[in-house]
Amino acid sequence: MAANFSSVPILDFALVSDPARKPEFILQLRHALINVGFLYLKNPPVARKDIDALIDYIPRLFALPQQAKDSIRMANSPHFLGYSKLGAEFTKGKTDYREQFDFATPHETQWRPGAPEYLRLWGPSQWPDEDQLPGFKDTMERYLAQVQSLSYDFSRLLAEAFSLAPDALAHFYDSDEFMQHRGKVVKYPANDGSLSDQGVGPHYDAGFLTFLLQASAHPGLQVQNLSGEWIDAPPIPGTFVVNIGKALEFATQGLARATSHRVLSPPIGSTPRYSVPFFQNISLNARLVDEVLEFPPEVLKLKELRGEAAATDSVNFTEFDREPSGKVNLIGRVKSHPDVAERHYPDLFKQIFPQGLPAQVSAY
Ligand SMILES: O=C(O)CCC(=O)C(=O)O
Ligand SMILES: [Fe+2]
Repeated sequence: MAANFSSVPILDFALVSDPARKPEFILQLRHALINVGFLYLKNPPVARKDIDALIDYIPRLFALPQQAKDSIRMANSPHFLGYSKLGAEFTKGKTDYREQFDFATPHETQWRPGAPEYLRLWGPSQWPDEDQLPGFKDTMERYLAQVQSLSYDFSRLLAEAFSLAPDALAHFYDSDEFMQHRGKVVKYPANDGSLSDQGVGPHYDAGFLTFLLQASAHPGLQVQNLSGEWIDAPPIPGTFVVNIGKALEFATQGLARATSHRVLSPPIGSTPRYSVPFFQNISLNARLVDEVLEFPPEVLKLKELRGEAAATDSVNFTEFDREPSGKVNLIGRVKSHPDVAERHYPDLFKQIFPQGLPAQVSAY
């Protein structure tokens, strides 16, 4: 039986707190993790009023004067946190047509001279001036804290879905003060006809789990199924889209699928599409080859039944078979944001881009 998919399943988080129905949720989760790699999560435990407040801030965030946005540009930050103007980012060697702010949960950099360079990947966010957008930082931090907590709950459910002990994945995370998770606020302007329709090109996410808030009513997100077809994942009000990153795929020996996805720009004449992805990280020092999980044979069998993906357009984050998670992430960030890397990681930049700063990169 080839387990292909033609739509993304919808799971209801309310089942988790109902002992009679939780097993149903766990079975649906098992199917979604192994066969799809994407799911919608209904009734997520994040306060509706915080989600609504965040959605309300987004157009105002992007409407800040260009100078205010540039003053917190990502190039200021060795942590790749801050503002990226339209066209500053690349996926699969092509320019992504999106504008974004990378923020993250609070973190003090752990890097000290002599320690691995990838520890510099995490550190404080750059926030817009409180006077210019009162209350935004507070709202975003409250939002991030709740999604962070959901991400830990979810990784326990995920362990159960694979018939492991609920805390089987706990050792991939450090204690809160040593962890950092990233949340971006993204704007995809309408395609004006002169540009490609690549909002973001085909890619895998890097970490364990991604929780995506589609913050406007636009379609555009697409997910690649096992035979390589692109399946629409349009916004469903009141849900998050949850998907699996390359680190979790690697850590579960491919049981949980990291699924290739992309975003098409809104069509000419449309309004901008907005989204807020939250990327759950694992410890920067975790080397996945050293952390082999043991799965029951009946669970491994489900991977066999699924079969392999025949085709995918994504190629990033292949280094988990040898490098610590931090190094894999750093390589990904250098490829996506070469201008930031040239400034803060000159040696690694030169290794990856021996010809210098690319007009159009072709690193993937
Ligand atoms: O904006 C979206 O809907 C998805 C964005 C995404 O896949 C990413 O930034 O990794
Ligand atoms: Fe993504």
